[in-house]
Amino acid sequence: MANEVEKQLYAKGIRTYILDGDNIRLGLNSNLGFSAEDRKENIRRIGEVSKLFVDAGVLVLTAFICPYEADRQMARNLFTVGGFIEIYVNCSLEICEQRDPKGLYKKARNGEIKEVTGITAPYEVPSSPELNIDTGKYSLKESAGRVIEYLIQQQILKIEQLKHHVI
Ligand SMILES: Nc1ncnc2c1ncn2[C@@H]1O[C@H](COP(=O)(O)OS(=O)(=O)O)[C@@H](OP(=O)(O)O)[C@H]1O
Ligand SMILES: Nc1ncnc2c1ncn2[C@@H]1O[C@H](COP(=O)(O)OP(=O)(O)O)[C@@H](O)[C@H]1O
Repeated sequence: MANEVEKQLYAKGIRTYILDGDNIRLGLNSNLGFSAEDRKENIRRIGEVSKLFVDAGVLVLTAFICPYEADRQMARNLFTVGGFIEIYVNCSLEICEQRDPKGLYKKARNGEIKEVTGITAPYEVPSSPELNIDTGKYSLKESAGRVIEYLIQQQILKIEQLKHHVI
């Protein structure tokens, strides 16, 4: 979904950078696992790195599970009001298990891996996210479109920025 949002923003001439497991957990956070303590440190470092990107004027898309409310709050506190947008990428466990793009749920059910979010590790539902997108209901394009709409509505994407592009 972050990739789709990036694609739609790129088409509008907006520069973004995605932080996700591929570039963070394989590099900067390669020493961290999935205990509550390690997930907290994962999010703390991601928040600090995001802040550096934001200082440089880049819109950052962070695609992490971030299952604990306290960790989301910690990240939020690093930014100005309105500078942090929490998007609850909502989906039933049933649909997540049907998708299972990496076979993670299957492995969790077989007991091959431990501490898997939704199965053997908790997921605290966001209490007041800026956006709650039910991906079981909307297509990928529609879900990403809702993020773009929110950015326009909040004037984070300004009309002047978009005047040469189709909204
Ligand atoms: N035990 C366990 N629990 C949850 N996730 C696991 C686990 N082991 C590996 N993975 C893969 O790691 C990615 C999630 O990492 P995150 O950094 O987003 O997690 S967290 O925010 O620290 O909770 C996520 O990868 P992406 O799908 O690329 O995001 C998972 O597939
Ligand atoms: N509205 C939607 N938003 C996001 N993913 C969706 C949506 N509808 C279907 N999917 C599918 O769900 C899967 C999610 O996989 P992926 O993005 O790799 O998961 P993760 O969020 O764990 O990184 C993909 O196969 C994607 O095409």
